[in-house]
This record gives sequence, structure tokens and C-alpha cells, in this order.
Amino acid sequence: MMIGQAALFHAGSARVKPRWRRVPVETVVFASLALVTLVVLGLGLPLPSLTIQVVLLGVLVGILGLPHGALDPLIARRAGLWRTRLGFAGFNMAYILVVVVVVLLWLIAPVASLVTFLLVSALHFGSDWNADRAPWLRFLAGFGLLSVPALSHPAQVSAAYVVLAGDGGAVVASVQEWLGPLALASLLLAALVALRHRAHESIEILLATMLALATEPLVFFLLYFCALHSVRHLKAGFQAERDGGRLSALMVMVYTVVPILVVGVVLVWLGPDGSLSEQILQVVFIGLAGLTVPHMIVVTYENRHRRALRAPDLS
Ligand SMILES: CC1=C(/C=C/C(C)=C/C=C/C(C)=C/C=C/C=C(C)/C=C/C=C(C)/C=C/C2=C(C)CCCC2(C)C)C(C)(C)CCC1
Ligand SMILES: [Fe+2]
Repeated sequence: MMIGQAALFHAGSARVKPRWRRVPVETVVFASLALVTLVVLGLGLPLPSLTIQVVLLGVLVGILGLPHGALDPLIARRAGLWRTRLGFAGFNMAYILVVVVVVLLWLIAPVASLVTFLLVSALHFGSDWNADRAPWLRFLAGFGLLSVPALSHPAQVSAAYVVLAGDGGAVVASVQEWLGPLALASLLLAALVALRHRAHESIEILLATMLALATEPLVFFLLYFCALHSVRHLKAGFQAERDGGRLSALMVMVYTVVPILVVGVVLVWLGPDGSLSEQILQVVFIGLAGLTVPHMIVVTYENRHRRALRAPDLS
């Protein structure tokens, strides 16, 4: 009996990966880039100018950020949101309709839309950590992530919000600056909670906090969004669609290129208006706000569906 148990134990432990190999690849990518950035700052070396940051934001969000939402149709299929060709067409139309409505609402009520965007984004990004914990804890982490830049770089965040939502944007930035200490405390709490079972998440939260404190807001967002959030969701999406690798890759390509083309056509159609960096900033963030709502509905619906089936959380 004892021998049988020992053999079982050894057979099981042979398959258990050593701790360091269980660290997700996106943690390593994000941590390395964050550390390099912090060292560059520590040495007093200059970061790219604001215009270059904005152009980089446009390009990298397009290449690395958009693909993580481009898997939404496959996620929706797994969650049973569509099954037939007609269902697929309906899903696409509903998705586009929501994007269009959100963008129109932004044009009608920019400040309310900015505030809603920040709240929804906080919940979405906060769910990258402590996935099995209460929603309020995840929301606080996301709120912290998006508010610390307003504490450390109030002028830059205020300027970005004004470009996105007019003068009222500055008020939003000052409220976030005022809530800054609470934002910092929320991130530390999230890091502490994650420490027990997922130490790598603690490291991610601490590094993201340090980046938000030390670097320009757009550089911080670029690193977090492209190197951590997007890579994590893309990896989970491809893992879940293991048998349809080719289809997933094709889907990601088509669904990434389409919004980029639409944005390109809209920009050409509108013609130059204000500075190029302001226009890129508006297109990137208002476009992301539009995509965020259906993206979040799909991801949240799938997580619920997965929980109902009692399978492990992937996104
Ligand atoms: C499916 C589909 C499609 C596609 C889709 C996609 C591609 C998606 C994506 C999605 C995504 C991609 C999402 C994203 C999200 C994002 C977010 C959510 C963000 C946020 C951000 C924020 C909130 C920020 C803030 C700020 C500022 C603004 C400034 C500075 C500072 C800070 C950073 C704080 C299409 C349409 C074609 C068609 C139909 C179907
Ligand atoms: Fe996302």
C-alpha cells in the first residue's frame, strides 16, 4: 500500500513543473521590458519624445493590442454565443453595432464616456490578477493601475484627457490625482492578496505600479497593454483553440486588419484636423473604448460560461 502510494506520488510529481517553469511567458516579457525601462530612467537616459510615443502607441496597439480582441469570435463560439453561419453573421453585426454606438456616444457626451471607459477598463484590466477573488478587489487593482499615472504625471494625463474629452477631461484627471493614494494602496493590496497563490502576479502588479509612478503615462500604458494584457489574452485564446491553430491565426489577422483599415479610411476621409499626435491619440483611445465594450462582454460571458462548467479560468 505504502509502496503503491509512493509510486503514485513520484509518477504525479514527475509531471509537476518546477516553480520557475510555471511563470507565464508574458510575466517574463513584461518584467524584462519594465526593468529595462526602469534602468533607462534610473540612468537618466531620455525616453522617446511625446510625438514618437504617440506614434509608437498607434503602431504597437495596432500590431500587438488589437489581435487579443480579434479572437473574440472564437471565444464567443466556445461560450455558445453563436453556432451557425447565420449566428456568426449576427455576432459580427451586433459587435460592430455596439462599437459604433459607443463611438457615437463618445462624440455626444465625451466626459461621461471617458469616465465610463475608465471604470469599464478598470474592471477589465483588474481581472488580469486575482481572477478567482471578489470583483471589487479586481476592480480596485484596475482602478489603481489607471489612476496612479494621474498621481505621478498629472499634467500629461490631464493633457491626454483634454484631447479625448475636451476641458472636462482635466477635471477627471484631477479627481484621479486626488484619489491617487487610494489607487496606490489598492495596487499594494492586490499584490499582497496575489502573493499567497500566484507570486508572479504580485511581481507584475508591483512592476506595473513602479512603471506607472516612474514613466510617462503613454509608455507605461504601452508596456502594460501590449506586453502583458494582450499577450496573456492572446496566449489563452490560442491555447483554448489548440485544434484550430490555423483558423485562429487567420481570424486574428483578418480581424486585426479590418479595424486598422477602417481607421485609415476614416482618417483620410476626415482629413487633417489639429496635430497628428492629437488625432492618433483620439483614434487609438476612442477606438479602443468602442472595442472595449463588446470585447469585455464576450470575455466576461465566456468566463461565466467556463465557471458554470467548472473549468479553469484562461483569460
Ligand atoms: C471581433 C470583431 C471585430 C474585431 C474586434 C477587435 C479587433 C477587438 C479588439 C479589442 C481591443 C483591442 C480592446 C482593447 C481595450 C483597451 C482598453 C480597455 C484600453 C484602456 C485604456 C485606458 C483606460 C487608458 C487610460 C489612459 C489614458 C487615456 C491617457 C494616459 C493615462 C492612461 C493610461 C490612464 C470587428 C470589429 C473587426 C468586426 C466585428 C467582430
Ligand atoms: Fe482585453
